[in-house]
Amino acid sequence: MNEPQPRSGDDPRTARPLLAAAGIEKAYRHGTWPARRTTPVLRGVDLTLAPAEVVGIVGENGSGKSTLMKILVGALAADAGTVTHTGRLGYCPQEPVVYERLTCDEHFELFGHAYAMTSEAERRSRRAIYAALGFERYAGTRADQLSGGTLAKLNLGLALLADPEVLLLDEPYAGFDFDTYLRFWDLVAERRTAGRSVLIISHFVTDQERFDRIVELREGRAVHR
Ligand SMILES: Nc1ncnc2c1ncn2[C@@H]1O[C@H](COP(=O)(O)OP(=O)(O)OP(=O)(O)O)[C@@H](O)[C@H]1O
Repeated sequence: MNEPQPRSGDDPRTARPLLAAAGIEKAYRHGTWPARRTTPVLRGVDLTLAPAEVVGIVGENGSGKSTLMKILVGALAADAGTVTHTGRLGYCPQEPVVYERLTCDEHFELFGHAYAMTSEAERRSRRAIYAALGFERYAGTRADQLSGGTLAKLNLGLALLADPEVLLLDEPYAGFDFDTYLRFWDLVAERRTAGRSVLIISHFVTDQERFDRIVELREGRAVHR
């Protein structure tokens, strides 16, 4: 028998987490022996993300926010701890990872293949993303000819393409104009309504009211506000 799936509107405090990290530790090692140094960054981070939750990660520069997000998506190995998730993850890294010579359309096609989407589903999702973020006119433009803001839209669009259960965004709107910034938050609200979860690294104090919950990284640990 299938297990019941969490529904939108379920209380996030009791719903089964879509993503759970426990006891995450990470230190970066510099130099070679005997001058080898170790910088501990994460010292036992616990974090869960429930269905329909929008959670912000804050913390001062260098507190380990990007390191934690890379570990959550599996792009970086932790020294200790576990990460479990159900469903798909969509990740938008701080620096867009794109292919200079491919157009926006070609990126969506490529990522659609990687996500094993049908071409029809990929095209439908691509159209919705162009419309939501307003960059359809750049569909045929190569990545190396895009402005920083449009590149950031493509970066976010690729993370959204397969409609992931959990979206992890590392400072996604740094290059957005104000209109796009507002569209971005509409998009986040739509995902919450659909029972999807979003984890966002943010530096803006003014955004804090938009989150359901805020987790601060302080001295290598997650402080739940
Ligand atoms: N690949 C690496 N090798 C060595 N040290 C690293 C590496 N990546 C990050 N660090 C160090 O780990 C610490 C945490 O970096 P991280 O980028 O995770 O912080 P952050 O909170 O995301 O910072 P910011 O707010 O500036 O984006 C910093 O001291 C950084 O210099």
